Amino acid sequence: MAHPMIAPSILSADFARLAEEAAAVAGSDWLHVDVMDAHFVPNLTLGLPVVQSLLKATDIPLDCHLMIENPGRWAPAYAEAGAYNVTIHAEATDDPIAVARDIRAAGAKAGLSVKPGTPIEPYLEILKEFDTLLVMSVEPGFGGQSFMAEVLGKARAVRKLVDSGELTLVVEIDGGINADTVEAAAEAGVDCFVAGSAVYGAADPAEAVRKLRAQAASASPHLTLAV
Ligand SMILES: O=C(CO)[C@@H](O)[C@H](O)COP(=O)(O)O
Ligand SMILES: [Fe+2]
Repeated sequence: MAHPMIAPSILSADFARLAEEAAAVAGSDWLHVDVMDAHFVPNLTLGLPVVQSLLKATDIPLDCHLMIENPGRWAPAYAEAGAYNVTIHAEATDDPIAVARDIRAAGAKAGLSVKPGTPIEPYLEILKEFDTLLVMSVEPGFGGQSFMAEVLGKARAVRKLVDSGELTLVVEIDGGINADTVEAAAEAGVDCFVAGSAVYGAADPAEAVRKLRAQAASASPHLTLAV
């Protein structure tokens, strides 16, 4: 049985100390990197040069969440740089399959993300082109927002397809994950939990990761703690 994956989001870290902030969550499964362009979302964060530096500073696989317009222009470069998983937004492109194929050809896992108001049904057919589905449980753009439980139906629907063998996919959730919400997400069949403020706002970020993982395992029908 797989274990719950925890992906701390460096959006809530100190951007002047990113190497230390990555070290502070040693033992995490992925390090989640929110790339925002001030067009697809009303916020601006970091881009490829920072990701290239971060790749030299940590061994934790990077999970790059591209909240940008025209992801086909940029996503392959994140894969070529060495990101482990590169996720694009369904709402940002007319040709998600082409972008997914380019990401995979450049050596990374490909992820598809959907905003809270975006239904999953129109995308079920193309999920075989992806390795990760990132269900947004807040409106993308900012950390520290409240979890939207109504998106969990999307995780449940895709979990069923994974459990029946129709899809091979990591189901990931992003936004408002903390000690009060992680169990509901786990119960819905999520595999990977992004957490920004709940990890970097904690006195001991590595301990916060361990606690979230244990809580997720306790509530998940399909995940357990590694022995
Ligand atoms: O992509 C985003 C926000 O757009 C997230 O990755 C946030 O960084 C999560 O932060 P918390 O909600 O966990 O504080
Ligand atoms: Fe994110």
